Amino acid sequence: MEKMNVSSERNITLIMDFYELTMSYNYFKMGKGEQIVYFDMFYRKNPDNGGFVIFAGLQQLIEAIQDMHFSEGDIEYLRSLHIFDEDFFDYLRNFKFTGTIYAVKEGTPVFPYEPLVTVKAKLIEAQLIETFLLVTINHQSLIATKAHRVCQEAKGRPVMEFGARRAQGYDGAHYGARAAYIGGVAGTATTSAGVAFGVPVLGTMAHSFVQSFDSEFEAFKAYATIYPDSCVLLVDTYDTLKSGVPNAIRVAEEVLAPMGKRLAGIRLDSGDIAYLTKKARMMLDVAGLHDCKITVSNSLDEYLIRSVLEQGAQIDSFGVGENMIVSKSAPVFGGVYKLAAVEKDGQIIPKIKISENTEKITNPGYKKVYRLIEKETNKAIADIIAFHDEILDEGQDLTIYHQSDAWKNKTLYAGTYEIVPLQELIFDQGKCVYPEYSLEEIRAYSTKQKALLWDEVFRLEYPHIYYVDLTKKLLDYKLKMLAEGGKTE
Ligand SMILES: Nc1ncnc2c1ncn2[C@@H]1O[C@H](COP(=O)(O)OP(=O)(O)OP(=O)(O)O)[C@@H](O)[C@H]1O
Ligand SMILES: O=P(O)(O)OC[C@H]1O[C@H](OP(=O)(O)OP(=O)(O)O)[C@H](O)[C@@H]1O
Ligand SMILES: O=C(O)c1cccnc1
Repeated sequence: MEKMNVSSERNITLIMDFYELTMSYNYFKMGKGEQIVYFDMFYRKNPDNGGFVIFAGLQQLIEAIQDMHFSEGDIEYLRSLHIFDEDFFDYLRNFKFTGTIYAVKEGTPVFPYEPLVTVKAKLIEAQLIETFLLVTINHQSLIATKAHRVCQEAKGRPVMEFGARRAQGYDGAHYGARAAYIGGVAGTATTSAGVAFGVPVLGTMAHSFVQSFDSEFEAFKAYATIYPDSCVLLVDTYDTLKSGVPNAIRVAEEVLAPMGKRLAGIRLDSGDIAYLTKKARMMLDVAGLHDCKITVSNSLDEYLIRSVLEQGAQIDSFGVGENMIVSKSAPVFGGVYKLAAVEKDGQIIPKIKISENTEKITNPGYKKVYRLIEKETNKAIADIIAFHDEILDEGQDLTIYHQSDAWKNKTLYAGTYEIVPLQELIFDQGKCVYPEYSLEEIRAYSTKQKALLWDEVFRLEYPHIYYVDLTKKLLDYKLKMLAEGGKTE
């Protein structure tokens, strides 16, 4: 792999579990590499026991696939391992992804077990994209989901993403900021995300700024002089109520007012947020600074935000760093990539993964997933997974089935529901046919899609379990395969 340099383009092709290469070499030698196969990327459990996940990371996945190549340096390294041959290196040297990919649009709320990305490709190609497909989607979907939860509890108040310093590495910070914006934050302190993705960059000041001056007042004055239109002062360096807030008010009166400017805000970063913000609000109001906003930060997450607001804290916006950028309370998003079918003699043969652990049993076959919208309420009733060639007709009654129990089913009556395909065509035989959406478009789409869900799905604790069901044909096929121990011929 080329040496990683965060300030230049890099080749991430070998962000790849080594077994992808050893398996691929085997396919290559056995003449199986060209066989067409179908893989699904899906996940099993919502982080934080939440109601859904916000799908994110597709744009970076597209770019990684388009850029996928093995450099001479990569090949030299692989040669040094003495387990592959020159024919394989020739293959890798000329490697280009030629498969077809369907995926859910970024910003879509998604649910366990539904195929989010479906790959139809030659076996080696499908295998070699596994790791970076998963790391990209797993990371950004996790952070977008966390950000959604944090913003949901902020109840319309802007949330600033402050996490770079405690992110898990540079990419964690950079792409985490992108994902957090998809999830709903107002902006980020991570400047690179402004450059790369157009995420609004925001920020206040650090304690070091205040400490670097002879006095807190001097520091505030200096800041207000340079930024009279957007002056947010950090008031907790010495004593929030005795020094910070009074000095902020003094700057508003003595520095900003003569310039015809107003103090934009103060930030509190320690102590009892409920108590201090109530007191600070009173002090600001008494000084006539009703329009001065109060921002708080300090290891916040969705639960703390909910708590301080329930306590009547007087807060206009939040800064959230460490708990969001690493999704601290649920740091692993377990998206998986499973073989669902292979082609043989022009036939698609479904494959299943059987497990003692019923949660790990896969849905076989080349599939499509649809969202079913109730016309009367314009709310999503359930998602349904079908074989790719099954025709679902809104003009007919449709019975949807639990993923393993046929007796758990529900019938939707003709004309009462709409069927919306969830996945879009992204790559068509190696060619990207999907437009690049701006983050603003993705956020707007996400907001619209979230509005289709019932309020109960949004609860932080014990959310309503949204149904992801199967068609009768798919369930019957799956049960038959299970009864036969997974064999298909
Ligand atoms: N009213 C409150 N209810 C619930 N949690 C709160 C409240 N006020 C603050 N917290 C949270 O309590 C945690 C600890 O804050 P605390 O003020 O005790 O320490 P600190 O501010 O980190 O101390 P330091 O002065 O060293 O920064 C933080 O996560 C903070 O957001
Ligand atoms: O708490 P977070 O949600 O991660 O928000 C970001 C934190 O980063 C800064 O702290 P800093 O690095 O100066 O350290 P400290 O405030 O914890 O001392 C800022 O003052 C916030 O406290
Ligand atoms: O701009 C800020 O206030 C900020 C940025 C990063 C971390 N903490 C605070």
